[in-house]
Amino acid sequence: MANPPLIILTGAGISAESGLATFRGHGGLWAGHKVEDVATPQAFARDPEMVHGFYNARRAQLRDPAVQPNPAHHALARLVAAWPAPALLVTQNVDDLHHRAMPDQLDRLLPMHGSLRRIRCTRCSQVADWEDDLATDTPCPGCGNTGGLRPDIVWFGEMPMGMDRIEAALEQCRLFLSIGTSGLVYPAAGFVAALSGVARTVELNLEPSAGSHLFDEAHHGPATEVVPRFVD
Ligand SMILES: CC(C)NC(=O)[C@H](Cc1c[nH]c2ccccc12)NC(=O)[C@H](CCCC/N=C(/NCCC(=O)O)S[C@H]1O[C@H](COP(=O)(O)OP(=O)(O)OC[C@H]2O[C@@H](n3cnc4c(N)ncnc43)[C@H](O)[C@@H]2O)[C@@H](O)[C@H]1O)NC(=O)OCc1ccccc1
Repeated sequence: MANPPLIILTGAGISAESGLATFRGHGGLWAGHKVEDVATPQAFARDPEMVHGFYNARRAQLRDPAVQPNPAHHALARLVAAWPAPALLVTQNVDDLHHRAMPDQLDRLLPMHGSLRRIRCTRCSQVADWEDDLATDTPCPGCGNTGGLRPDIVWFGEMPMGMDRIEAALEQCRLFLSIGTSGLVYPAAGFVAALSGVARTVELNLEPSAGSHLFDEAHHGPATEVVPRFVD
């Protein structure tokens, strides 16, 4: 089958060369924080200002003109745009670099862990685009209440977004590319095992990931080199 149904999974590694820290690498996001201290509903209940601080800092990075989609993001945008069969780019990243690289293909992009540029009100469930810092006294643009706004991001212990669509795509997937992810966080880390023997599975990563042995093929190196080389 020339162009089989395609799923691309990306992680923090694809945005590393755009200047955004990964989670586990040297100086990674978790370096300064214990994950359960910042990316869990319990942490938010315990110390919302600390959690807002963590996400405000990352949201501010996206406003830095130096932070732009890189050749790996653009190569995937070309691939998805030209793919004649079903194609879905599932990203674990909450940055908006894929969005910026493929503004005309957003129907083929699924940010399964949410977005830094969206907020959600836990009082009225309104979801809104958001650029600036967030604080506990920020009123909800919908219901006006304060103290209820949180980043529209999936924290540990919470159900990822779009799982129905992802499971449907996994059913028919015959080519799976995994890019810039350590393969340590589930359910994303379980996709390759679910496709083993059904789809051709390819890892493009700086180094072997935790699930590297499960892939049919692997090309290791910086995403801005290995992704365009694989795509073009
Ligand atoms: C730590 C782990 C063991 N824990 C989990 O997986 C948990 C619990 C769990 C569930 N199932 C399990 C099964 C077994 C064990 C545990 C679990 N999972 C959950 O809680 C999930 C929710 C998890 C989501 C949490 N939120 C994130 N992000 C948003 C927040 C935020 O961003 O602050 S996760 C966050 O961490 C993960 C980080 O991983 P990576 O992106 O891969 O980044 P990392 O730094 O680790 O690695 C970077 C890689 O890039 C490479 N690299 C670096 N530079 C480059 C470069 N230049 N070029 C190429 N590659 C490069 C490096 O070599 C490296 O390999 C990403 O997913 C990221 O989104 N929810 C859930 O399970 O709900 C119920 C459910 C039930 C049924 C069906 C569905 C759900």
